[in-house]
Amino acid sequence: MALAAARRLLLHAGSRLGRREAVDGARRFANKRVLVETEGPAVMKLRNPPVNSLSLECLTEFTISLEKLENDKSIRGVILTSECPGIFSAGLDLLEMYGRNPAHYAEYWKNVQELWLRLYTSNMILVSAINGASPAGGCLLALCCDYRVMADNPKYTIGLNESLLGIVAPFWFKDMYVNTIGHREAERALQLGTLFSPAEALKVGVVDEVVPEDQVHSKARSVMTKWLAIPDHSRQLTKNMMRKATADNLIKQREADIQNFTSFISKDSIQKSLHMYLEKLKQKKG
Ligand SMILES: CC/C=C\CC/C=C/CC(=O)SCCNC(=O)CCNC(=O)[C@H](O)C(C)(C)COP(=O)(O)OP(=O)(O)OC[C@H]1O[C@@H](n2cnc3c(N)ncnc32)[C@H](O)[C@@H]1OP(=O)(O)O
Repeated sequence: MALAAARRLLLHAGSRLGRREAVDGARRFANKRVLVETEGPAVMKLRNPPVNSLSLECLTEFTISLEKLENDKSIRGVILTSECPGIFSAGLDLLEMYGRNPAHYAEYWKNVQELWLRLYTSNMILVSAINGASPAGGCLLALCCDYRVMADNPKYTIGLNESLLGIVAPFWFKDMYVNTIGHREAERALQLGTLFSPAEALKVGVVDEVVPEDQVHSKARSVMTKWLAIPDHSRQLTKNMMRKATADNLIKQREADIQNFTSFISKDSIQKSLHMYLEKLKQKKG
């Protein structure tokens, strides 16, 4: 209840802020964790340092920004990227899934579903400019896009690595992976929790293009120009034809999926795995 109220407040604050910046002449709007520029091709930048983890607040602001762009009929495409150096997104926020209560897990998961459904079924052209590490939920964001451009830096990896954390990618993450890289590659990568280097990601088809780091944004813009040349109605109907069954698969069982997540993540053994993973992240810093 309190979270729903917070979302309403954010939505209100977001639209006020959006109006004010537009009046200033800058074609951009922002909330704390997402910046959107609408000059030229729209660009949505995640800015939730240090690692753009998708906290509940970040998910909410992301969803609201997307909603605003969808409602603006002059916006036909959006480039999704990050403002955090070296990180596209570290994925779902582990602290939203660790040491909380079942009601929190349920609320969090509902918002994860919401963002995914909006992104995956967006009528807009979505191009990701992957300018950093992109594990798990970070990879999920990129997979929702129509085209993925990744920076050629071997330090950056991408993939659904959930099994390394002792958790399981839900069926709709899996469905999207299979749609993108095929059943066999997805089966192997999901079990191993593979994090692909840019070159490997290109080979398997997780990304569509790998370019020198300083060209990621210009390449994403030129890809966008090409896609914008296609009539919206035919592209949108085609996208819908390709993606509807996958989205419907979640829509028809959203509540059951929330229940499943909540009971899975609440298990002592899963909480223990997450604890160990968080400790490992801390120790890495040494
Ligand atoms: C039935 C279904 C059940 C379950 C499905 C649940 C699905 C989950 C999908 C997910 O997305 S789970 C999240 C998976 N994410 C990861 O495994 C990424 C973990 N992070 C990293 O590998 C690294 O942090 C990085 C490569 C992204 C960046 O490395 P680096 O630049 O060296 O930063 P640090 O590792 O030092 O991290 C800085 C800081 O941030 C914290 N952090 C990192 N990732 C997350 C995260 N996903 N959520 C929350 N916090 C995160 C890290 O612990 C550090 O915190 P300090 O307090 O120590 O500064």
